[in-house]
Amino acid sequence: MDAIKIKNVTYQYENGIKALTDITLNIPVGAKVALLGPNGAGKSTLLHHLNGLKEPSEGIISILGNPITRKNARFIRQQVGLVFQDPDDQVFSGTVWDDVTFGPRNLQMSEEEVQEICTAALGNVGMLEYKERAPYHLSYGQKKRVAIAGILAMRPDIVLLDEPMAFLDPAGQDEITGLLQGLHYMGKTILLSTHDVNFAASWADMVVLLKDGKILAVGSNQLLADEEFIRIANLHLPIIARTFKMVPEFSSSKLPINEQEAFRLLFKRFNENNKYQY
Ligand SMILES: Nc1ncnc2c1ncn2[C@@H]1O[C@H](COP(=O)(O)OP(=O)(O)OP(=O)(O)O)[C@@H](O)[C@H]1O
Repeated sequence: MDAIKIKNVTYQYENGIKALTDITLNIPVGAKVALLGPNGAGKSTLLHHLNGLKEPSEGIISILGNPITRKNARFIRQQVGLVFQDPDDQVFSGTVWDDVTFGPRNLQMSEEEVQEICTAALGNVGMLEYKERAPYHLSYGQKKRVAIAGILAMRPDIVLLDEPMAFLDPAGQDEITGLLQGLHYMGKTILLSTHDVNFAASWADMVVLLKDGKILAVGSNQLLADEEFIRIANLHLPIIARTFKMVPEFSSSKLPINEQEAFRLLFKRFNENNKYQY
């Protein structure tokens, strides 16, 4: 079954800017999807549609088989958690604990459930020991983790993240990568926007390229080695692809896009070169 089904979606802002044009896209349950494209491509606008925050001007979006309507907004927000690009747009309560418990309390969960779910959510992002802290006393990366915990506490099946790596230091980015892997093992469908091709190439199993509000291409992460698409989408090749491209022996073959692919290619070449030695 598809977690998300987007059919012929178009969206125009009140000032007349058409941010999305005829988007059709299906995302299977459990997929790890990276949405890439230049500034202004429509990535955030599209993410905001997927939990009902924005309503398409035209077209239909279904979540786990349920078309999003005004009537089921509450159900959809529970199924689809959206982590905003800027945690200050999301984390606003007096303490971390109040912030993370806000959603579950709103859903009228019992106090016992709230305790259990929110303790687990803060534990998952490594922020349990900060639960009595005021969010404005946290670093940007810590606030980002609290924002993710607030979403996890709603127990969504689908998690959307708008540029989760933006403004994080390398260690913070590694933590988020680990967290995303954990969410994947929990069976969540994950869709995130990013400008980081190296991260997308190593993490995603599905890549969506967006430009000027339209879908340019959809495919596996190998799409990030396609120089034509990369150029049109204002991206650059992942560093491993660029490195292999410089080696004449590899430059004409399918370029690897992450470490795993690179090792596979090297071992294949190594075995070919040594096959008569045994
Ligand atoms: N509130 C708004 N009102 C009017 N136009 C908007 C609004 N927000 C975004 N836009 C326009 O819609 C288009 C898509 O913007 P969006 O923020 O979705 O792009 P993006 O791909 O997320 O960009 P970035 O990589 O810079 O975050 C752009 O042309 C932008 O100027």
